[in-house]
Amino acid sequence: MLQVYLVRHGETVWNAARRIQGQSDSALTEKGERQARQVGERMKSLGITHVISSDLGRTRRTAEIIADICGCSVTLDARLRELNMGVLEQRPIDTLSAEEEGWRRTLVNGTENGRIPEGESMTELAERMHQALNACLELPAGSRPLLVSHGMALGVLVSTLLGLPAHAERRLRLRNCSLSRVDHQQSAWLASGWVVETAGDISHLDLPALDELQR
Ligand SMILES: O=C(O)[C@@H](CO)OP(=O)(O)O
Repeated sequence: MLQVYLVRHGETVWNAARRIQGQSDSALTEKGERQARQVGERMKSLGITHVISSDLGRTRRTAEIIADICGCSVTLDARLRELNMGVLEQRPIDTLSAEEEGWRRTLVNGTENGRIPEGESMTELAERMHQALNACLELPAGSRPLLVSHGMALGVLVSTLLGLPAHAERRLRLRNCSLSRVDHQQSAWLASGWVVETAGDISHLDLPALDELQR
C-alpha cells in the first residue's frame, strides 16, 4: 500500500496579513520556518523518501527545510500550485468590493466552473492535483513520498478523493504545516484506490497555527 503524505507550506507574511496569494508569493515568516522544521522532524521519523513540491516560493522553502532534515532532495511539480486567483491575487481580503467578493463566492459556493476573472476553476485545480497525486503511483515500490502544496489545493484534493464536491474544501481546516495522509489500496471489501487516513494534523506544532487567511 502506497502512503502519500501531504503538507501545507509554513505561515507566510501574506497569510498573517490576510492577503490573497494564489500563484503570487510571499516569504515564510519566522514562525513559518519554525513550523517547517517541526513538520520536517516528524517527516524524518516517518521515513519519507521523496519530497515533491509546488514550484511557488513558499512551498519550495518549506520543502527545502523538510528535505534537509530528511536527507532527501526536492522535486518541483507545478501541478501542486495554489489555485490561480486571477485579478484578486495580492489583495488584502478585507478590502474586496461587493463585486469582487461575489467572484470569490462563485468559487466557494460551488457555482459550476465559477472563477475569479483571469483565474482558474476548482474543477481545473482538482484535475491537476489528482494528476500530481497519481504520479506517485509510478515511484519505485517502497517509496514514501511527501507532497508540499497549499490550503485550497490540498483541500480540493482531499475533498474530491472523499467523493465530495471540490468546494467542500471550505469544510476542511488545513492550517500551515498541517499534515494529511492518503493511501492507495486494493480491497474488494473496502474501497479500492485512494483513501484518506488523516487530514489537517498539527500535533507536531508547538504554537497555534493560522487557519487559511484567518487571524
Ligand atoms: O493563496 C493563498 O493566499 C491561500 C489561500 O487559501 O493559500 P496558501 O496560503 O495555502 O498558499
